Amino acid sequence: MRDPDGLIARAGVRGDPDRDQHFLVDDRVLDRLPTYLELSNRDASPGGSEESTESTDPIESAESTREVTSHLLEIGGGTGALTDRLLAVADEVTVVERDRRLAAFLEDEFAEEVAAGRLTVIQGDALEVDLPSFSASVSNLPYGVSSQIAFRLLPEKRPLVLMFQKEFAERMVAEPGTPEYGRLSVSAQHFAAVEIVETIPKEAFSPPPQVESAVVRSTPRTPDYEVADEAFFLRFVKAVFTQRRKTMRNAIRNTAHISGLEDADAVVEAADEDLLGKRAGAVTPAEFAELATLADEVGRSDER
Ligand SMILES: C[S@@+](CC[C@H](N)C(=O)[O-])C[C@H]1O[C@@H](n2cnc3c(N)ncnc32)[C@H](O)[C@@H]1O
Repeated sequence: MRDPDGLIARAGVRGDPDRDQHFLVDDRVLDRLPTYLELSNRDASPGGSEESTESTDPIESAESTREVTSHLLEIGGGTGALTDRLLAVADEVTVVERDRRLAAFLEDEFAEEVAAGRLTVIQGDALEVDLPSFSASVSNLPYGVSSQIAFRLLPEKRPLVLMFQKEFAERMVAEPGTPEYGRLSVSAQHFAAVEIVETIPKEAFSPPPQVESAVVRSTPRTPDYEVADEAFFLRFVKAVFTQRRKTMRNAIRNTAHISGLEDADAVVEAADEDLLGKRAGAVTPAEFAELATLADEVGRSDER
């Protein structure tokens, strides 16, 4: 594997924190990141136990691992230390890098893989470029836009191994009733089972970021509840969490302009009293779904 410090030296760059450039320089961390994909090809649906869906047949399980690594997407390639590790396990890799100089360096450094059609370098903003269809993503994300990128990737329903700021990762995986639980937890967990698999000290990066980082493994799943209109469900959750200190009764009424509810009072009249007395931080994703479905039925007009 290429030496991360050697790559930085060859690229002739210094990571610029103002451009979210913190390059991973710890070989052990770099080597571990792709391995977190191995278990993420299980069906994480809450209905099916892991034992019943995980293949015990070594051939079948090798097949599914191969499927997961058939086309890996990396957002923010930097100087290519992670790209190199991904190329070692994948048939094909696409890397998106906004910095022109770094994108040109990647093309040059991995010229052989590019020529063989195993690596595609897309120079551009990961929030704007067309993404290819990919089997999974392993990325050390640019932290300034990590939330927007995560919510671009999560609806694709592919296994993801993503590096975030630790505090952000903790909010993503938080359970109801904890201080970290919020809009981010409900929205992320709507698309996937998410878990922190490793926390990473600042020294693993050059230059070191201000805060610790954490790796989140995200395994796509179908939630154990149904929502009629996913966009409305996500908007409703976003709306009520802007008033997390209020009871749901008041939060629903006060945030109708954000959620897009026309008749918030009708929702409050029809909803379960106990649920309306709770604060958003104590409401489970399934309860949010119940409320959003009710709100969809009684609080929104048919002319939408
Ligand atoms: C945290 S660094 C990770 C670099 C490399 N993958 C590594 O682990 O060493 C994030 C990278 O994303 C790039 N970047 C920043 N904003 C971006 C954006 N909006 N779209 C694509 N790449 C971006 C930066 O130039 C930087 O190379």
